Amino acid sequence: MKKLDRLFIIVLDSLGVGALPDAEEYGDLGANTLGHIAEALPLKLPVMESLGLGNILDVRGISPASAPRGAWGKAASRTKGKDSTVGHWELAGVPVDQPLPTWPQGIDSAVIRDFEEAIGRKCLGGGVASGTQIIAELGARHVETGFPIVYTSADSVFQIAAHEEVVGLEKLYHWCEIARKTLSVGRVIARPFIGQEGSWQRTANRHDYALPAPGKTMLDALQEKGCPVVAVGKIADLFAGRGIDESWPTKSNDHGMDKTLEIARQEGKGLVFVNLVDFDSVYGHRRDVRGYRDALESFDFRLGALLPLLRNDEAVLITADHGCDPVFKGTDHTREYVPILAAGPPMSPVPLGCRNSFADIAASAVDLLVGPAVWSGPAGESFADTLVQEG
Ligand SMILES: O=P(O)(O)O[C@H]1O[C@H](CO)[C@@H](O)[C@H]1O
Ligand SMILES: [Mn+2]
Ligand SMILES: [Mn+2]
Repeated sequence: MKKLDRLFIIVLDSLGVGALPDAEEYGDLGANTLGHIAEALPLKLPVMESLGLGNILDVRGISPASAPRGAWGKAASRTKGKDSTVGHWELAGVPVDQPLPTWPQGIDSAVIRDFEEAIGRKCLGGGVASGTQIIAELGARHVETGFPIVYTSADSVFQIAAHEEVVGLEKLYHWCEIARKTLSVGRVIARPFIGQEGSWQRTANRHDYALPAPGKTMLDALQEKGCPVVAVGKIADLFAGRGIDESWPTKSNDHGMDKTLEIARQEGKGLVFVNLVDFDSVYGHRRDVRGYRDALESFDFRLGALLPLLRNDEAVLITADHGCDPVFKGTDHTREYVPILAAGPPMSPVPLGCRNSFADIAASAVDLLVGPAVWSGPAGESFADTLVQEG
């Protein structure tokens, strides 16, 4: 039986809550995104604290609530991989057993050659790199030659950086489409930037070209039942637009939450699936602990404005897609548990325990919005009955 009219799922992109048992395989032993931020700097998250954030894990400065206002728990990943694409696929009910291809030694030279031939010009870079560092290194040469800067990371990504005033967005996006057609990586990403040597700046015109999820997602399952799916932030990119009725791309976390608040103020039905990517791309990869802390506090404040807007049949669930510990070595994601906090008038403040897969969130969301019968994917286990008790 359907239990909710509308559910907001907000993904705090990269907010891990401690290393997974297999973290060593990823070189991530001891990672803890939220825990380490709170150890490094004073952190106040009164709204999430009241929902039960401190009941999920020990976080300095955040106490366990004796009477939490929300349900709380965490989830392990069953997917082989720790990036945004596969993380979101698993959250949506499609864990991936086969890791997507990566280039740990840099992009294959044959791949670069083919790409150069396809776009009719040479490329710069090609290695495993941090986006801001490689632009600092090669930006001037790029401006001089017009050759795109290509690079990868520990993730399954082919990233193309180009200056907006040298190459132009249209051409950059076109190059990405060319790369997307031939590559089997999880994502091709356009990384436009502006500015001059010494003060390059990446812009919000980033665009991700993901593969479609290799299975039926909760978005597909909901759509099949006529239940609307609204995407905020980069959700539509991560699902290659599939299963989404309406998409609102955003320029920042605050913009994403402002849009979410605007949607919440209007009556509506279905799933509102929100991704707040700055935690990951602006702070996590840049190992900017202070920025990450400030962004968390800013989110918490806006969450405080969202909760009172929830109507009798509405709820919010907060989670993440992987970790990106800003105190950890390197600049990559970290293999971690993700938090689960759920609140709203119909929700019971209960422990949800440690879930075996992010996919439990998809199973629960579908169950809450249209009922269990519809779910036929490699679904997780629904905790909808624990969350909303029939009255
Ligand atoms: O260093 P930048 O360009 O931000 O790249 C980061 O962004 C990519 C996509 O999230 C990740 O794979 C990571 O490498
Ligand atoms: Mn992510
Ligand atoms: Mn990332």
